[in-house]
Amino acid sequence: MEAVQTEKGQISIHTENIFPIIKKFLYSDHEIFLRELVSNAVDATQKLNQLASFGEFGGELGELKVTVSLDEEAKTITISDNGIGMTADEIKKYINQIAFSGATDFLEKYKDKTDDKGQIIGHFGLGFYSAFMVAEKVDIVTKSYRDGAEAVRWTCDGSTEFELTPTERADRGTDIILHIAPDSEEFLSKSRLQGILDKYARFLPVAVEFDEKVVNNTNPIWTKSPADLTDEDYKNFYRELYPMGEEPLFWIHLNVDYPFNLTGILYFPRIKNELRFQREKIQLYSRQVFITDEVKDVVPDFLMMLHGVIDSPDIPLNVSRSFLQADSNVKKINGYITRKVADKLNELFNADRKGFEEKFDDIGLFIKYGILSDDKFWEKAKNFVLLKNTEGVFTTLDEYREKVQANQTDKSETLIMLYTSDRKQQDAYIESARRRGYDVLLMDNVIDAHFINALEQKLEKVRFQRVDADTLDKLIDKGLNNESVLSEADQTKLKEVFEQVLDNKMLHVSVEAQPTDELPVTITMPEFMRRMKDMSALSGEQSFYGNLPVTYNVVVNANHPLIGKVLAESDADAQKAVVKQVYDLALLSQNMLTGADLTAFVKRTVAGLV
Ligand SMILES: Nc1ncnc2c1ncn2[C@@H]1O[C@H](COP(=O)(O)OP(=O)(O)OP(=O)(O)O)[C@@H](O)[C@H]1O
Repeated sequence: MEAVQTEKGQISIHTENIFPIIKKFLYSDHEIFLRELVSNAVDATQKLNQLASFGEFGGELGELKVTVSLDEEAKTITISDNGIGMTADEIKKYINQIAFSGATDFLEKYKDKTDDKGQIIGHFGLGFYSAFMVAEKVDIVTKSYRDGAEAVRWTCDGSTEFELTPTERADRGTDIILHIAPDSEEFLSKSRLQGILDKYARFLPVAVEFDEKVVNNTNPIWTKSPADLTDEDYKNFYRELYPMGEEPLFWIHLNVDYPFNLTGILYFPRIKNELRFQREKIQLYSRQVFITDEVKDVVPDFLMMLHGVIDSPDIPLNVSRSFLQADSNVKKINGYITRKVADKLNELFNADRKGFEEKFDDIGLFIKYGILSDDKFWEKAKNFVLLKNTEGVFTTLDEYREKVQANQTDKSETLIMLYTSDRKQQDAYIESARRRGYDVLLMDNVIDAHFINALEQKLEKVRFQRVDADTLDKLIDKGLNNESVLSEADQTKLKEVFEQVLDNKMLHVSVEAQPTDELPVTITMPEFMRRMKDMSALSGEQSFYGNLPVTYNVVVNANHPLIGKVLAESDADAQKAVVKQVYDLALLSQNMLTGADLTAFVKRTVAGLV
């Protein structure tokens, strides 16, 4: 092998001052220099391992590892490995030419896209030259694994000139010595470096030592075969990922190698009803190197609430987000994850229905969100998504149809599914529905308003009605009219009396013949109008429906004995008092009687009893 001659040279690039630009560009994310250099060191040791397994390296492998060391006085950070090392020629090729062209490519591509900055950073493996984000000078001291190789030192001060000289190094491997620039001295801190390593190096496949401790778990369970793992292993790993997290409900081990490579574990956390701020996020790795926990485009939106890790070398990390969305691998990964999650849920449902029901309060939110956002997911989920009624009984969509079909089909052959969004407030209505043998579904999750809309579109001849949207005869209109004990004229008179006493334009009074066990007066808000108002409240935007005044229907039960009394009462004051009382009772039964009206009602009632 030729002896190394001291050599000075010019790094061939077109941009004169590449480093100030790199610095400016990556300002917010300087810390990734360590990820890049440690990854390179890991690669170098793994390459040696591979050569040994091919029989191309006959020497002693020893304990392969990467060491990060800090010298606060000398103001250096050194990343050392005992991997393949480089010869002088390799340095010229890989560092002077290839690595540099990577850096220039980066600049060429992103020079003018300052607005996209935050998204490029962290997705772009800047490689070796990211060292110059924090260093004013970088030395490489390296010795190739090849027999008789000579050690070389490469030095570059951040200009486009480098120096290559022969040097001494006892064993094969590489030291990257960073002479930290004055504006980057924050990195000359043990805790800072520890923090960066904890974030990026946590699961690197080769031991990384810092401060005399190994910082990583080189064999995270996602790289193992599910057959070799117990439930306890999965739970332990969850705790390792999220030390503060509650125990997960269950998990999915992802493992695919065609048409793309992906491994990982997704955990279903307990979330109940609240869409609470999620501190724990899915982490994205590429060959065990942490990349980001902003997985927005890689994981389907509705699964963002899951926890865990995804590792794929096939996710392009060196492009901006808009490109990521269009990437066909990313799309396939999205589809794959959705399918796996649906299959897993289906499997759980079939294997242990009871267990599935017990978990449904937690996982229902994912499932419903998935149904709303992904038709392919719906195709599978329609078999296992559950409806829960006010008695706590769970049924699938098909089971429910079967169950209520006979009693809750209206005259237009539409199946009416009754529901409550607040079982306490709507208790009187729920009770009425039950008395007629109707079933009432509990739809009290934040997502249910949207879920109901989606089901109405997906299921044929099904409509949802909230129990307080109308009187039961109208909610499920079977075309059977109750006989009214009152004549037309009496009904008109009654309507006038109520309108006069209530004296409120926002109330629409009507008189209907209902069974005598219904309340004398019922207050309802039409389903359509309420939904529109709810939706516009949820979206927080001004809208036509949101701005409409609230109007209610006041339905007077013509057949109720008390109403007969109202009609027969000849004393105007006494009549007014009863009207007021039955109306307040209706308000009361719906939690709508509050404040001064409630106080007056209580006073009046007490006075009437003494
Ligand atoms: N510690 C090291 N030991 C041996 N070779 C190294 C080491 N660090 C870098 N190299 C060589 O230098 C080359 C360029 O490194 P650089 O990090 O710039 O790019 P890369 O690793 O190929 O790609 P990436 O942009 O993903 O990091 C590497 O491919 C490798 O051949």
